[in-house]
Amino acid sequence: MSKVLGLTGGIASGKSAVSTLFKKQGAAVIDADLIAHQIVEPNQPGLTAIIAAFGSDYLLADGRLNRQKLGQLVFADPEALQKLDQLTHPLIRQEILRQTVAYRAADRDLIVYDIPLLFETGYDQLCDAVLVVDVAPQIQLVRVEQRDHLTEAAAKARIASQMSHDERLARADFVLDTSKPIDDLPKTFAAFWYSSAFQKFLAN
Ligand SMILES: CC(C)(COP(=O)(O)OP(=O)(O)OC[C@H]1O[C@@H](n2cnc3c(N)ncnc32)[C@H](O)[C@@H]1O)[C@@H](O)C(=O)NCCC(=O)NCCS
Ligand SMILES: Nc1ncnc2c1ncn2[C@@H]1O[C@H](COP(=O)(O)OP(=O)(O)OP(=O)(O)O)[C@@H](O)[C@H]1O
Repeated sequence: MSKVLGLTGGIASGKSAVSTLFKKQGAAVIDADLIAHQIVEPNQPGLTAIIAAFGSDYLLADGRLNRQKLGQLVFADPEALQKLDQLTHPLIRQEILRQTVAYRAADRDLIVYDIPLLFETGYDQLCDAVLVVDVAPQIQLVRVEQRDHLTEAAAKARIASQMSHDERLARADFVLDTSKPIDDLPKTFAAFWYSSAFQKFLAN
């Protein structure tokens, strides 16, 4: 029977890099960020709902969602973020569950839920265990600023819209620290994968 491992962590903690290593080990990865992007492609129901709620100012000239503009709004305004979440999360959930059914039917040994808001949205209840990708908060801030080209204030607002670092860690079954440079990640991941605790999880 398939095992489901939740993979979560704060923004820019390194989940995508870690999920690539899970794929190399043969795991089936369900990527919530990717699904969140797909449901707001032109002609998809998520985009229609967002434009109905927020207005056509949030469309680019080519008909795609203006992600930057919507991000500036919602990460500075908790009520707008809540409204966006109410529109998008049911659509994301439907697709996560569809993929889960397909991977279970294919009898995949390990299904990984790569979901930034895993605890916030209750997906941990569908997981057999949760791995938290952790990064020292001061390094996380720099990564968000650099990767997403955000000011320090905007980066802090995005981090603050998620569960706190300490609360996430307290709810983890496994923790993988990505504070070291990315070149070290394969070694850190191998140490986690071959640890007796994770091997026991896979075997039971
Ligand atoms: C607001 C949007 C348009 C900004 O797009 P942008 O391209 O700048 O960011 P992107 O989608 O690549 O997300 C980057 C990271 O931001 C964080 N993040 C995204 N959405 C949220 C949210 N609703 N709450 C808290 N953090 C979030 C995650 O860590 C994510 O990995 C976009 O994030 C969005 O549509 N969010 C709602 C959907 C959602 O909840 N996605 C998270 C998957 S569960
Ligand atoms: N040791 C490391 N492990 C993972 N990522 C690292 C590491 N060092 C630096 N990075 C960088 O941190 C950034 C964030 O990584 P990644 O995109 O994998 O995070 P994420 O958790 O998937 O982010 P988000 O949830 O915000 O999409 C990338 O630019 C990546 O190159």
